[in-house]
Amino acid sequence: MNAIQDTYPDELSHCYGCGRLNPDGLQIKSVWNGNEAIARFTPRPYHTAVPGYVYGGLLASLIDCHGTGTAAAAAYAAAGREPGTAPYLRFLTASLRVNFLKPTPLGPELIIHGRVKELAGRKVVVEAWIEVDGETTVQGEVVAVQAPDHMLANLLRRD
Ligand SMILES: CCCCCCCCCCCCCC(=O)SCCNC(=O)CCNC(=O)[C@H](O)C(C)(C)COP(=O)(O)OP(=O)(O)OC[C@H]1O[C@@H](n2cnc3c(N)ncnc32)[C@H](O)[C@@H]1OP(=O)(O)O
Repeated sequence: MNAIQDTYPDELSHCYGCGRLNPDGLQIKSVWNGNEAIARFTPRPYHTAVPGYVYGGLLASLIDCHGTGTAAAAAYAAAGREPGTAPYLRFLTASLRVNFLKPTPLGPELIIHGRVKELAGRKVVVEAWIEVDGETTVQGEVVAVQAPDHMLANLLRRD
């Protein structure tokens, strides 16, 4: 199954967290299964907080971008539309809350989950959590708001 980020137009694919065209970014891939979106990410050794544990800012970034990706996938599904079709449903983070429940070990693959709590109008509230070795170490919530038309029009303008 395609990741939602692989369906974004090139102009909207430079995000540090999820842009497939950002070679220095995290390039996360969120795959929607009809119920939730899942992303997998293995932190690199330089994503260290203290030796052996993952830096919290990275974990927040994973929740952030997986949250907006989940929102986009869910919005296309709710509209009965094919992901990536125009007019584009792209979401910005309006609010990000992250709770670090326990230290996240550096080494194993992280599984990032995203589920829709609320979807109404231009706003999607996504609950997201990070699982490692079967344990949830981080839990968060993203309020994602659909990018306003004027913002998208500017970004998609080709001279
Ligand atoms: C940086 C530009 C990129 C753009 C391209 C997109 C590609 C994405 C790239 C990947 C990105 C990856 C991730 C990144 O890094 S995204 C980068 C970080 N985020 C930003 O820079 C966003 C900056 N903020 C804004 O542009 C505006 O405030 C937005 C667009 C978010 C809303 O302003 P707008 O004027 O459009 O909104 P509205 O007033 O009509 O409200 C609409 C609804 O939203 C609700 N609401 C609003 N704010 C909040 C809040 N803080 N908490 C809770 N709820 C909030 C509001 O109550 C209402 O709900 P309801 O009353 O209907 O229920």
